[in-house]
Amino acid sequence: MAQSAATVAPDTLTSAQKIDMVQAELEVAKLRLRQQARERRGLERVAPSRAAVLQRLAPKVIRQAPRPSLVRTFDQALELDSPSLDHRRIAWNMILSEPHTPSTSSVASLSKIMLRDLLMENHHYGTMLLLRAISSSAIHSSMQTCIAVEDENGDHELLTIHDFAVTSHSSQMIQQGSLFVIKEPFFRTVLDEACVLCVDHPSDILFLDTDNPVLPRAWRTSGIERSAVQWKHAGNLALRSQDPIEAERCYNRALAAMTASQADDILGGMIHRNRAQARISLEHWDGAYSDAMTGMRLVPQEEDGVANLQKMRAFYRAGRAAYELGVYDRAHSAYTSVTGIAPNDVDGLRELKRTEARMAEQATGVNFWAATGPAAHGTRVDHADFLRRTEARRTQTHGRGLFAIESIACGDIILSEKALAFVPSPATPKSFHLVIPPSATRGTFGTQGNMWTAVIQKVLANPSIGPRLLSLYAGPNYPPLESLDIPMLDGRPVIDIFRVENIIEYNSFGYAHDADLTSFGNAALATPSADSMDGSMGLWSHASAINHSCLYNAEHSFIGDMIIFRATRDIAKDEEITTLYKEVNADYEIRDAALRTWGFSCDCKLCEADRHCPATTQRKHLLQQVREVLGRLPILNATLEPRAIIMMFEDLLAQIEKTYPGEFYHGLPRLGLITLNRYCAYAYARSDTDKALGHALAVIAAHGYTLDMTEDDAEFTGNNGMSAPQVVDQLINVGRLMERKDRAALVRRLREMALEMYIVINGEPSGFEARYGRAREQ
Ligand SMILES: C[S@@+](CC[C@H](N)C(=O)[O-])C[C@H]1O[C@@H](n2cnc3c(N)ncnc32)[C@H](O)[C@@H]1O
Repeated sequence: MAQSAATVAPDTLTSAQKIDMVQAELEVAKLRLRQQARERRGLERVAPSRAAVLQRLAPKVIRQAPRPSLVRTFDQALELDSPSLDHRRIAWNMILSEPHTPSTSSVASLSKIMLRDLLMENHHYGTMLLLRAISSSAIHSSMQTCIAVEDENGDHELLTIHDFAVTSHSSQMIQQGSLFVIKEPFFRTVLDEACVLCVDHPSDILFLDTDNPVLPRAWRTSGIERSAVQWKHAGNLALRSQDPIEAERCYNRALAAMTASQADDILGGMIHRNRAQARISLEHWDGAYSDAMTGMRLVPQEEDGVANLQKMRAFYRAGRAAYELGVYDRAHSAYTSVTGIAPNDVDGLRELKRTEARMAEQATGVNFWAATGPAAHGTRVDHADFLRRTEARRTQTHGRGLFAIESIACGDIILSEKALAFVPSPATPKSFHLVIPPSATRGTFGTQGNMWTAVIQKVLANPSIGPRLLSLYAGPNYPPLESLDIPMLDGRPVIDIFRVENIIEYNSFGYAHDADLTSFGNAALATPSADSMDGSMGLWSHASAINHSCLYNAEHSFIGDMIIFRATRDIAKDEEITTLYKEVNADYEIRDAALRTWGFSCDCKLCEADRHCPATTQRKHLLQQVREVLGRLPILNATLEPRAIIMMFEDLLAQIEKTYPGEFYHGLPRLGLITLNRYCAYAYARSDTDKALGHALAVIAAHGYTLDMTEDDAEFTGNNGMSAPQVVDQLINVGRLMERKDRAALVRRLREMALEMYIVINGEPSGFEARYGRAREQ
């Protein structure tokens, strides 16, 4: 599935209006683009002059600035460089290619092609281009960079590249004069313009050093050959001046300049240990670990102070890399070696203790009662996965699913997992982003564009996590892969970015949090405003095997970059874990339409009942009436007696109730009865305790729970209950009404039940007292 991405400067429109507007424009643009592509396919390239190429680039040139965030530079580009730049034109330029796979050929096996031989709208398989940048990076879209290039014939063209393909280059942007190979080049249509060269997959572009023998003689610099020691010195200098990308390049060159036996001696050991340090700075944990371990092996055997110091350094680096990869037994072994050499080493002891805490969490779970709750939003918390109670298995009809491998009691943690990749909501969202797969009906907004970059960069830097990513469902167009390992070619991991985009679309969880929201602040559905498009987003690989059911048995919540699943009822060994993908709407058509964007219709008992019950359509109309009445509530409040409004609500409730006949809905939630009963419960609170109680219990019952109360105790029965903040509210409300009847023990029990459900929804108890007050001393 190809996709489009747009960034639009903020204005007075609401996010929803902007999205509708841009989505409509892009739909039209996509059709035009497809038509132009069809017309151009296979035609000869129209050769542009150098001046024409630079001219096409001109409005997009950005000032040289370090760019951890391309979004920011995009905004800056709009504001600083070209205030008159047409946003629509930029959005249209960003419609990406139809999906295609990365090149699986090595540079050595490809024959050279020239720009003048390119055909429009064509992939040039079996060939490669050797190019030189004649400009620096310019903005093309929120996720792409654009440069002018030339080949050795002196022909010119424009080239667009995704960000994630260039961040491993030392400048973090492409600089004028950069040299590179483009494998099996794709010369594609850009709306209303001639074709451009297009690099989608990071492994399809290889940056070359200026002395690379593959370069034409005229472009090659034949400076004085550097020795391994000289490259090592250059690497050390770069490391000291905090340029780890350049340092890694120099250490790579140092190792390449050595013979095999030299690489296995003291100098080789030093270079590996230093490169481990550079790779730690780059968060290339895989490479850092293997370098540190190699560097450790090559420390001379003497038991002197220098050798011990070198060993300790290597073990520290191995420990750090293994810890960051979540491979705590390796980290433990490395830090144990540190403290074996220096038993009183403070740092070593601290890291060992920290690693042991993570290993304990893997075995027993994180103590989320002690966690920081909403304060952790947007942060990466220092905790380990707890996955041992569940495993992925094949289901009969829903692909893979996640199953309990032991019984799990209601309220317990089923699993908690750190994100494979995570993009926190921006502190000050300045622009908004939109990703629309052209053939899909659903656009994804907010952080999705950044998420794509984050996932690909993480896997490029750490191919060992590839299998966790590639095992995930990638939609109907991407059948499961035979091998989940990420292949390496020409020293680069080969990743199909279109598959990854689909993996993100089908598996990531997004959520929005209001900084002021403390109660239910970790809950998955605690979206404070539907207009909020800049939520956090993450990908959790183990949890991705969980299928949806409207009659779910697991609630999920988020603390920092961790997702937590708790059981909403007792779960038997071998039972499938299910959760809500989207808030359950009482209107079946709305609910079904939301789930269809994931490509399925739910077959839970509730959806089956809604599908087969003849009164579902009538209920739909009544629910529409409820929405209208509630929309007019301020006017009604001003013009009608409260009693008349409540009577109107009760009348509607009686009509909705009839649309839930027992033969279809026995023991099931009756979601259409929640909203108005809730209003009535609070409306009667002062005037009529019994009526208030009746409506409060009706809210609970509408969620599928039966609340059995005795003089001093209460419990839920029914196995199809849907935990929800409204149920927690009403448990507290029933408790308050019962206080009037002097049922202290029952009140305590109801509060206990409310807290238990609150924790299931919120992950941990923070915010409960803020919302419901402290328990009264009895
Ligand atoms: C996050 S994945 C869940 C794991 C997935 N079943 C797998 O094979 O890896 C989401 C996809 O699972 C499938 N799925 C989830 N819940 C489902 C359900 N209740 N019925 C049918 N398919 C479902 C849909 O294809 C959906 O797009």
